[in-house]
Amino acid sequence: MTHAGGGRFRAGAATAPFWPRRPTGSNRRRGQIHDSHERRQRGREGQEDGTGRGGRCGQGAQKSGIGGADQAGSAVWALIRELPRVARGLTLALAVLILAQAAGSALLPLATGHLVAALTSTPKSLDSMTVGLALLGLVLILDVVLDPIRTMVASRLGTALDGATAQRTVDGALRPAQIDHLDDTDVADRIERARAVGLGAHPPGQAVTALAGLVPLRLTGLVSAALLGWFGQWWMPLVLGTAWVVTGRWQEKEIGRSVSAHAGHTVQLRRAAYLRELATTAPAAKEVRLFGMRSWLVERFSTAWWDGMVHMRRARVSPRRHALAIVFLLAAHLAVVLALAFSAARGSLSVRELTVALQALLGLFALGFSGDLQWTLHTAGAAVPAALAVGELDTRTEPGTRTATATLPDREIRFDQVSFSYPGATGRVLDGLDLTVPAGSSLAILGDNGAGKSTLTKLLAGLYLPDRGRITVDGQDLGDFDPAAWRRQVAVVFQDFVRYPFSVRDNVTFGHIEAAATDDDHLVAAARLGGFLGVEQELPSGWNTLLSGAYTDGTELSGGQWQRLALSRALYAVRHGARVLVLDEPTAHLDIEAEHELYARFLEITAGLTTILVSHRFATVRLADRIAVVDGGRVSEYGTHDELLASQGRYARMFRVQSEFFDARQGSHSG
Ligand SMILES: Nc1ncnc2c1ncn2[C@@H]1O[C@H](COP(=O)(O)OP(=O)(O)OP(=O)(O)O)[C@@H](O)[C@H]1O
Repeated sequence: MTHAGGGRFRAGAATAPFWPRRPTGSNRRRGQIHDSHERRQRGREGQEDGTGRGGRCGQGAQKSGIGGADQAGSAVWALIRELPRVARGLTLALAVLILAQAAGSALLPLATGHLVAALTSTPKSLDSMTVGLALLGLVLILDVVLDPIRTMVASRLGTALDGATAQRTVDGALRPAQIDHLDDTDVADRIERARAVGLGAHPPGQAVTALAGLVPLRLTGLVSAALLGWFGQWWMPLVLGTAWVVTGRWQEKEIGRSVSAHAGHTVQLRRAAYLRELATTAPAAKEVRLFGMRSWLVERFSTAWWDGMVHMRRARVSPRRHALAIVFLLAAHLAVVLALAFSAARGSLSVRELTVALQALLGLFALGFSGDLQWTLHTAGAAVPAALAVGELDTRTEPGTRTATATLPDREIRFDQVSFSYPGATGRVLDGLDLTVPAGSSLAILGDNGAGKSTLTKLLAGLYLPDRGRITVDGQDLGDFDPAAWRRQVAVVFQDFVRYPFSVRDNVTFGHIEAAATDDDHLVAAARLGGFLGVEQELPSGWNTLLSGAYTDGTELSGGQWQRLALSRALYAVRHGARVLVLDEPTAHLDIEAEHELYARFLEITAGLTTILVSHRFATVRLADRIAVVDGGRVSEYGTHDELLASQGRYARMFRVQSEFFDARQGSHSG
């Protein structure tokens, strides 16, 4: 297993060809997106911290999205390449429909020219008029019939793209075995863009609808250019085409800059989205009102929103350029119209030729800027490369492949000179920490707020990799194990455990998601040991009660009930073979009675397990066989409760302070 300095990386997935390939053999953090910015940042930070572990992206989003029209253009190509992968049949159907519609549009000037020529000829040719009318009818039918079909196909293809992009994002965000990528601003921004649900974001499916409208326009423009050259003069499409393309390109650049500016300021938009969430959802509703945060929230929201948006407005084309574009277009059209009129007056252009040429001249408009269609294409299309990049999140090192035997750990878990700091943070949380947990025993970890106790549990669960040192299980490096296999051995109740808005049953059985849905024996046993059994009987639908007040028939639990449920979840994992139990502040929400019940069951709960207990409560800490005090990133004291008291160190002092506090309280109550 290679640690911080290691250089074994998995080959990237085959997709996302537009994305720069990652450099091989260099150091990188797990699960990061690699672009030039990241490489710059990595190099800089690798030098700065001297760990050789670069790759932290910090404020990457401020720079990563900048690239102007070219980046917006590459997003469109990414979108076009992605479509056949998502739905080959629909893409083909859309391409055929677009071509058919473009052919119909090309026929229009010819049909009109033919009809006008027939009407103005003497003697009038009935056959010619019939052909002209038939052609016109065909054009109209093609348009009337094909347009709704194209819209429908484009919309279905767009939905398929939305689904595929969302799936890729979910899958990509979950792929790294560790979670440090989620602490990375650059990755978080791309995930936000890929999700296309944040403020100012558009789902990528809208880009397909826009593309399906834009491509026939462009094809019509090209055919019109050919007709103008053929029926008018060769230089005319060149002059008009150049005018339209150049002025359209200016507008396109504006869009590109706006989209990039938007991408580069998703930090602000993410903040705005969070503030909106805070204001509009239940979890913060109490505090927001209690602390009178309404005006503060509204003001902060609009500041964050405009901070994010102002850069888009700044990216707009200057009015002078707009005026220049208008003059340029007018001059080109004037030149062509005068030349056509002159030719017609001289008799070198027939009525039919003049009609077709004038129609083609109008058709060339389709090569110019197409407003909303282009805007939607680029803004909605921006989610596609972001999703592809998220789907490419890879791992810093080869994940281990060693399978964990059912009895692991047999001897011990060891932290050997472990150092760790969070991505983007400057200080080390753990700094050369040594710790041994004998298998089958319980260890309590004590320490000040922020000492690194929870961090230690996250490292043990393999959610982060140490920067230096190693964690071993029975002598084997934790990193050598297949992360999924190791995690099946570990059951954790995190301090900030998740309150899933699903059924009670789900909330417990998530502890071992592979278990059969009918696994009620383990469900009941885990809930009994976790102190939850009986609560479900009070709920409207028992085990199947939905735990969220935001849904019909849903209900909410109390803080303590949620904690018992979280403990039951971990114990369900234990029932299914987990051998390491990590309890981070397991009694924080419990009432006195429930806490004492838990203490009474502690031996039963931890029987045969290697248990790590994080707590500030000495009553809880004392339950453990051994105690470790974490201070300054290391274990400063280690031993049994009696040993640590006898050593008269920090533990003894903390114990005395807490006992005196309780004695004083008891005294004041009895007095
Ligand atoms: N995801 C994170 N990103 C950056 N820093 C973090 C992150 N999580 C924790 N920290 C920092 O790491 C340090 C240790 O945090 P940790 O949660 O491990 O402390 P703790 O000992 O469990 O504290 P407490 O007793 O308050 O629960 C703290 O300074 C905290 O700010």
